[in-house]
Amino acid sequence: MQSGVLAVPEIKKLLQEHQLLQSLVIAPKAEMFTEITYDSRKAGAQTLFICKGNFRPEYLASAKKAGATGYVAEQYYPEGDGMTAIIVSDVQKAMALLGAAFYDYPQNELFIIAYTGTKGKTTSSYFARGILETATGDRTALFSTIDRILGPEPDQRFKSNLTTPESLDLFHDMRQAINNGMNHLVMEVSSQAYKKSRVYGLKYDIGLFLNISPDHIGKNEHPTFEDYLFCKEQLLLNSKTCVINAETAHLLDVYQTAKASVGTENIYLYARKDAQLSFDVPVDFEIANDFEDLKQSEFKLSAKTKKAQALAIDGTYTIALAGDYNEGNAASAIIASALAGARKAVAQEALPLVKVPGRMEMLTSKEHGTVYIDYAHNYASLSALLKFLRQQTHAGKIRVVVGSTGDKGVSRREGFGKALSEEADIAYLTTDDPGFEDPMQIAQEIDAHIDHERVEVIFELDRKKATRLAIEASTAEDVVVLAGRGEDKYLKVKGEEILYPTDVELAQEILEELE
Ligand SMILES: CC(=O)N[C@H]1[C@@H](OP(=O)(O)OP(=O)(O)OC[C@H]2O[C@@H](n3ccc(=O)[nH]c3=O)[C@H](O)[C@@H]2O)O[C@H](CO)[C@@H](O)[C@@H]1O[C@H](C)C(=O)N[C@@H](C)C(=O)N[C@H](CCC(=O)O)C(=O)O
Ligand SMILES: Nc1ncnc2c1ncn2[C@@H]1O[C@H](COP(=O)(O)OP(=O)(O)OP(=O)(O)O)[C@@H](O)[C@H]1O
Repeated sequence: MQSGVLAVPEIKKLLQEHQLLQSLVIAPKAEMFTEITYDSRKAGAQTLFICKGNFRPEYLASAKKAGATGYVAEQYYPEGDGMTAIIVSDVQKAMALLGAAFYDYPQNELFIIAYTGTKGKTTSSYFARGILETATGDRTALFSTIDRILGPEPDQRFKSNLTTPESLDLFHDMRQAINNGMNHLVMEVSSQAYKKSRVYGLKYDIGLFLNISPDHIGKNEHPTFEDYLFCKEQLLLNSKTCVINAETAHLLDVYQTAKASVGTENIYLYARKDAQLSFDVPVDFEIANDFEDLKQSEFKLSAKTKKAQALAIDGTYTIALAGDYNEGNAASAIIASALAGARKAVAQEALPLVKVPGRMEMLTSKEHGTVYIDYAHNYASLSALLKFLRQQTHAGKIRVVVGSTGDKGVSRREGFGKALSEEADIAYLTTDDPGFEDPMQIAQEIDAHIDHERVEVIFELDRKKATRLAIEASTAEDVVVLAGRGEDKYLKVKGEEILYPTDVELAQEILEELE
């Protein structure tokens, strides 16, 4: 099948093979499609239109008016009369299969490294791409929460709307990346990607499982933690080689899932030296910290098994990103890149140059301490970040500016309260993407979980003012953390995205005024 063409007999065969086809009505002169889309606004002549999600029948009518000649849906629609009607039992799965076919199976022309985990996907993906960029001579694409990099030119880089794109966009972008000369891809796979079958049928050369902790549970996401874990584990079932952080919660479950997919010779486990694992299993790589400060860290990676030794990546590595958990993120990237053929010296040279927008970005000042801008936006990440800073900050206070998003991730409010109670000295509760909720109500919900004996709480819903209060009050020994937004440029309020200075811009502006 050619890229950019889909014919009804091939569609029929593909959907039947996956037992998805329920009925097929072929309209005259509508047997061949040269476009495929799920958005009526993009439909044109000979388009196959996919009716999915919060679809409305009038979208099908407009697609038909624009020239679409076929549709795929879970039910028949009179608005599509005169079009070829492909009725399936699961439109998301059908869309993934048809997308892969339409773009002529681009996954077969890429070496794919896929990351899942509650925390660290973006950072680790940046590390892996950083190494592979050097190893492959700029021929590594990246699909991350921050951006989609489809080639080496600036106009081949786009801001992401989702961590893992909708399947049609995913296969489209893979094909585009190949057309731009890419032969490797590092991608993040969210649990939602499995829940919504965005990656249905996709196999990865290497699948990495970083960690799991309760998150993304609630309306529009996962009904339970078990469902969240189940979705994340699907990545291992679809990987030829599995790399697992042995310090993850639910290690036994995760490891058994990997074993159901590949032999143990294709499973690599890594952990920090002396880590207490929840299940007794030999670790392939150990990570030992050599040195760390608030700017960078140096660590040793040691192979503990024969198959690990064969990768020849024992050695010392430096990263310019503080946070002990980032050593684990970097180790995962070194192992994955080695499995993709990158040599140790390349990893050692490339890693110190990797920066991740909005993750552990640091601004220093003479009189107002150090300001960290970090995307930490749930208990696991804020707690890991504050614990690390507490170890490093001996004399000073830890001031945290934080809000929690509205309309989703409600459990994060309790998590923030808990993490602040454990390590913060002063919390500035403020606004972060309130959506349709009242930001004061959200702040009060965080406050309800704060231990007031240990933490002073200041309510300031204007994020700029809250940041200013924290930085102004900070002394040279203090640390200010602007948490949760990283380099996000928009504030989501009542269904609108309002352009708003990033936390980095806010901090820079305030520090310039103060110094
Ligand atoms: C619940 C969910 O998965 N929703 C996703 C889904 O929405 P949807 O299918 O209902 O699409 P919709 O945008 O509501 O519109 C319905 C359909 O009508 C079409 N339409 C609409 C208007 C029109 O004029 N004509 C037309 O044809 C749209 O193109 C669409 O196909 O498909 C859309 C793209 O096709 C996504 O943007 C949207 O993600 C929502 C916004 C989202 O933010 N999801 C989050 C929960 C998510 O997936 N997050 C994960 C990270 C979290 C994690 O780590 O688990 C991620 O991967 O990003
Ligand atoms: N391995 C880790 N363990 C715990 N916390 C981490 C880890 N790696 C990063 N973090 C924290 O989580 C934040 C988000 O990191 P990152 O963007 O790499 O994760 P992610 O999995 O892509 O997150 P999300 O799914 O929320 O986009 C970081 O800013 C840092 O505070």
